[in-house]
Amino acid sequence: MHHENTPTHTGTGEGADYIVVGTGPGGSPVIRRLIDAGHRVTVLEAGPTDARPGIEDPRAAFSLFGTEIDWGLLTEPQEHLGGRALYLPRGRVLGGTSAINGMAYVRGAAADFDAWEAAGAAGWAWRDVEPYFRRLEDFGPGPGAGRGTGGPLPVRRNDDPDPVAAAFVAAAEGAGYPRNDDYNDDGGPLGASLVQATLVDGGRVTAWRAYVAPVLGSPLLTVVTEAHVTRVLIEDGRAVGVEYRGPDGEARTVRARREVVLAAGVFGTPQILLLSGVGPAGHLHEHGITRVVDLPGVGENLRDHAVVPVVWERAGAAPGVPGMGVQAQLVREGTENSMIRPDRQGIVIPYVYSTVQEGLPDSGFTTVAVVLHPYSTGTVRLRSADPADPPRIDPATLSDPRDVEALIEEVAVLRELVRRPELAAHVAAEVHPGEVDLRAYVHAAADAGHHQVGTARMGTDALAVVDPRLRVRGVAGLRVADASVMPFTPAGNTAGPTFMIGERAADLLLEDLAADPDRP
Ligand SMILES: Cc1cc2nc3c(=O)[nH]c(=O)nc-3n(C[C@H](O)[C@H](O)[C@H](O)COP(=O)(O)OP(=O)(O)OC[C@H]3O[C@@H](n4cnc5c(N)ncnc54)[C@H](O)[C@@H]3O)c2cc1C
Repeated sequence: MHHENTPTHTGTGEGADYIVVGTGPGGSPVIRRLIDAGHRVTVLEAGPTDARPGIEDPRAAFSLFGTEIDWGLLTEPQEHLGGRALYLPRGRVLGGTSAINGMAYVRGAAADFDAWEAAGAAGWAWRDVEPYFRRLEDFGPGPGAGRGTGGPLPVRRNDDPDPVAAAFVAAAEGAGYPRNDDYNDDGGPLGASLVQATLVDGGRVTAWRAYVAPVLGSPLLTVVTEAHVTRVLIEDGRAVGVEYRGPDGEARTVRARREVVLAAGVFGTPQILLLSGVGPAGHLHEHGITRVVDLPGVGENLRDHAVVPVVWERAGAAPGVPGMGVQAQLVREGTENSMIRPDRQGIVIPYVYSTVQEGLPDSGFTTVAVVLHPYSTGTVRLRSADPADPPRIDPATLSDPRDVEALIEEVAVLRELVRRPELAAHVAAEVHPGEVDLRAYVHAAADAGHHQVGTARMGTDALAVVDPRLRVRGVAGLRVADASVMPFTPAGNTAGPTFMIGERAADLLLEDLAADPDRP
């Protein structure tokens, strides 16, 4: 695929109809659909352009962690993880976290979105969101049962899986789980599958490249990179623009005639809202920020998948450099204790990924136990009123004991599968947890699931931050379109549902404009 490099500043920025902050899976669809509908859009992205080769090469993804295109966030020390602080990579570049993530494409389960609706997100049930998944996809193998083709986002099967991934699917089948050839189709995700990805010809396709790169030459589009948004400008209860700092540290402002859309992600969006005086009154007061709206839910409800790696030494060398990180999955129902079902996922990574660093083999693979709907919820708060200070992130991982029990159970399921005959030829030894106490291991080895959501949750109750049309409650002309609006984690990786949110956000903006075209 050919990509133009994006200059730091394109377009004039004059007379924007809309401002979009952030260019990940949430922001990029909004930008594209607004441009296609003929509106002037100014895009502000804190990171630089995406003109760097490592982004396209899926094997280079880990080498991008800790570079200038990674926010490199850390959690607060976690009480239930022996005081460990978890590393939170996040893309800080055109494309957002889709430029550094695992590229797995997963829609989630119908039950997830029905649960969102039941929690107050009217209009977000499966029947409502399914057309948006079809609209955003370009599924390589063709239409299939309910799959989309011709959409902006290429989704491909993995035609060259690591032998361990293929053997894992066979082992799951051998153990009596259904083989699921397309976990994204009408049949839902249950069963064992090879994972689909947003890759074309072995190259990563980010949200930006899928959606915005094709319209970069549009006179309607202004893109400002290295623009760290510090607050939303709110006048008489209406968002009229944003303030940002460029690379020189100077504060600048840009205004929009119609709306400001925050798509700065699950940590950036609540931070910007709080810095703008939109959040819990007490917390704003604590940091000397003038309150605009007392919105107690901002930064609450931080949710993530709970994960624990189970590490194996390979028999024989790994077959070359692995391409995709996540290659196979087994999705299971869970128990009566599960908040939403399906609730369990085992994933296969064809190399060693381990939080416990002792005794790691040269050649190995990892099965990761995932609880898809953990009960533990945390918070994102300001560390200080300085926008350059990273937020204080406390996921409260494993603070609910039900999550610990679920992980123990899922680790046991994975151990049994990997010990089956279908995988025997690939396994030399179990490295972690090995002989240690499983409960202690879960606390020692649990990591961030990297699927954080929920810090600007949609709904209608007192703690909802946006209404079901994604409008920030109490501020006109301000919406959120990213993973922060999800009430719960979905039953799968979060980029897919975030693309869906971006697509739907664009429709909501355009519908509301059509209903009120003369608004100044
Ligand atoms: C290591 C890792 C692996 C992952 N693997 C997968 C996977 O395989 N499949 C999957 O589906 N999901 C995966 N995810 C999750 C997925 O990438 C995210 O859920 C998704 O990117 C969220 O999209 P978003 O638009 O909400 O936020 P982001 O993609 O994070 O985008 C937010 C954007 O806003 C910008 N921004 C933030 N603050 C500001 C500010 N103040 N001013 C201006 N700009 C700002 C950021 O720089 C960024 O460009 C992974 C995540 C990580 C961290």
